[in-house]
Amino acid sequence: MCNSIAAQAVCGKDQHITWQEGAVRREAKERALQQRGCVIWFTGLSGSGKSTVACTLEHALFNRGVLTTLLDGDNIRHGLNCNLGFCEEDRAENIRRVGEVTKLFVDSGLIALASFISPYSRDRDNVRARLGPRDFIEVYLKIPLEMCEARDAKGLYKLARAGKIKGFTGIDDPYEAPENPEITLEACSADGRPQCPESMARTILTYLESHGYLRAPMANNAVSGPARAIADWAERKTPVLDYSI
Ligand SMILES: Nc1ncnc2c1ncn2[C@@H]1O[C@H](COP(=O)(O)OS(=O)(=O)O)[C@@H](OP(=O)(O)O)[C@H]1O
Ligand SMILES: Nc1ncnc2c1ncn2[C@@H]1O[C@H](COP(=O)(O)OP(=O)(O)O)[C@@H](O)[C@H]1O
Repeated sequence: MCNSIAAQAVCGKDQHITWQEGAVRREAKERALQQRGCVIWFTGLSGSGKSTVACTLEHALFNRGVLTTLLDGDNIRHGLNCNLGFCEEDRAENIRRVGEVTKLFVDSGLIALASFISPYSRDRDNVRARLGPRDFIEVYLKIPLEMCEARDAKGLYKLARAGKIKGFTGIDDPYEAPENPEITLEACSADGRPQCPESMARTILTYLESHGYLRAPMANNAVSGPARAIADWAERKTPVLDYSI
C-alpha cells in the first residue's frame, strides 16, 4: 500500500501568489555561457547504464568548457525526494519534482543531465511538456532486461527475484519504453559491435553539436566570460583552489 503524498500537492492556482520576473534573462545567461540550456533525460531499466553514460557525458562536456549539472535517481532520493517510495504515485511525484528542478537549471542556461528510471511515459511526457520540446532531450537506454539483470551492479535484481524487494522495475513493476525518444542507445551498434559508455556519450555529444546546443569548438582565446573560466578550469589553467585550512 502506497502512502503517497503526491495527491496532496497544490500548485499555485487558487493561492495568492504572483510570478516574479528575474532581472537577468535566460538568453543573457546563455550568451555569457556560450551554450544553450536543455535537459538530457536518461531513461531505462536499473542497470541499463544511465548513470555511467550521464557521468561520462558530463565529463566530456566539462572538458569542453560546458557548464552542466547532474541529477541521479539514487542521489536525489537521499535528499530532496527522501520521502518518496516506488509506488506509481511516488514515482510520478519524483519525476515531477526533478522536472521542476531541471527547469530551474535550464532557465539558468545550464545543461542538466537527469538519470532516472522514469518508467511511466506520462511522467516523462509531463516533463517534456513543462520544459518545451527544444529543452527536453530524451535518451532511451534500450538495454534488454536480461543484460541489466546479468550486470546487477547493486545486487537489486537478485533481491527482487528473491521477493525481498517488491515492485522492482522490470520484474514486478512496469517499464514503458519511450515511443519517440530523441536518442536511442543500444548495447550493440548496427554492425554488432558492443557500445561502450564513451561511444554512447559521443553519440549524445554529436546530437548536441548538430542541434545547436553547444558553441562550435573554437580557439580558447575566442571564448570569453564564464565560458572562458570553465574552459580554463577544464584545461587547468586556473590555479586549483586549496580548500584546506
Ligand atoms: N523498486 C525499485 N524499482 C526500481 N529501482 C529501485 C527500486 N528500489 C530501489 N531502487 C533503486 O532506486 C533507483 C531508481 O530511482 P529513480 O528515482 O530513478 O526511480 S523512478 O524514476 O522514480 O522510477 C535505482 O537506481 P538505478 O539502478 O540507477 O536505476 C535503484 O538503485
Ligand atoms: N555501455 C556499457 N557497456 C557495458 N557495461 C556498461 C555500460 N554502461 C554501463 N555499464 C555497466 O553497467 C552497470 C550498471 O550501470 P549504471 O550506470 O549504474 O546503470 P543505471 O544507472 O541505469 O542503473 C555498471 O556496472 C556499469 O559499469
